[in-house]
Amino acid sequence: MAPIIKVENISKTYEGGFHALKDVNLDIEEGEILALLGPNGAGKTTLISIICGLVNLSEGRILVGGHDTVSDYRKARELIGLVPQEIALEPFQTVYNGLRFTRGLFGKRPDPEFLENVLRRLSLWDKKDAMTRELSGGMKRRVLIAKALCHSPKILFLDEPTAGVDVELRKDMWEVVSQLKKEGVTIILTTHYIEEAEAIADRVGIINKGEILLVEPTRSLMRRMGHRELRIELTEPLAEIPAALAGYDLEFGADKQTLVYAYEANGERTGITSLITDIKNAGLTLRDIETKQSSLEEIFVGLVKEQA
Ligand SMILES: Nc1ncnc2c1ncn2[C@@H]1O[C@H](COP(=O)(O)OP(=O)(O)OP(=O)(O)O)[C@@H](O)[C@H]1O
Repeated sequence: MAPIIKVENISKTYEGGFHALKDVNLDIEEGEILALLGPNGAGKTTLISIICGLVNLSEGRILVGGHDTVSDYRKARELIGLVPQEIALEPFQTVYNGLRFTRGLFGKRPDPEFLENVLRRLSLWDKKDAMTRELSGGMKRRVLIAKALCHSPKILFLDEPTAGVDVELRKDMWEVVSQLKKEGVTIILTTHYIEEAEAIADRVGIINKGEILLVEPTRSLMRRMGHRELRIELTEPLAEIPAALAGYDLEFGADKQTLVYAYEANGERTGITSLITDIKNAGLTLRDIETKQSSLEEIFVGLVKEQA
């Protein structure tokens, strides 16, 4: 199946000569959740804004649902809902009217039942007559999502949807996102919260200094680049690591009773079996064993450092 979004050789130079994006290529499949990760200033918002037609591209071409975002702007834009990073709402407009108005702007027929549905799923129904200026920051974010959904887009962009929101709202947002995915909506989100990408994204794209470093299924990225640690707790503390175990590069954990062994999860031989045998042969007794997988955060920091 053709990707729902095709980004081909996009470059962006802002006035003043800053190269915010450099030859970016990206295919986004229909129905997936793609998380774009990158440090501040990496170019995530620029990329999203170009796909949504809010910022002009300098070079390249983007197709959304087969429509060129420049020559066929309207058709491309119709398919997209955007939740911007900055809260931009009419302060004296009621929540409900804001949605109605936005839906109208997209040339959609009024549909009170549909709007009620959107408001209910974001727990905003009881706030429908409130003016947006009366709402808390978290509520305003919910309104932004509702507005982005009110013309039934097939693609939803969320630019840092959970920046600065509390844990409960973040969970609610994840819930809404996974529900939308079930309905077949393609979701692209940018985030600084790596655990967010790890928890909900099918694929992760890492972007740094205007370049896409990689785009990979979240799971395989974790598997391919993840390091693991084996933490071995002994029954007695040691004075030092026994010479017989010198070949394993062991380190002490929080105390001298815990040995930490780092290994590559995808390596052919992890060395765990022989380590355990050698520990036993050294006369030591195990109390407990625990493994720890490195997080996407550690992978990300490693990659970005490599590029620096
Ligand atoms: N209108 C503009 N004119 C000039 N430079 C700009 C403009 N907009 C963004 N930039 C620069 O382009 C770079 C990429 O910005 P962008 O907002 O796309 O990054 P980002 O990855 O979304 O960052 P953040 O995580 O901080 O939101 C930054 O260095 C920024 O200063």
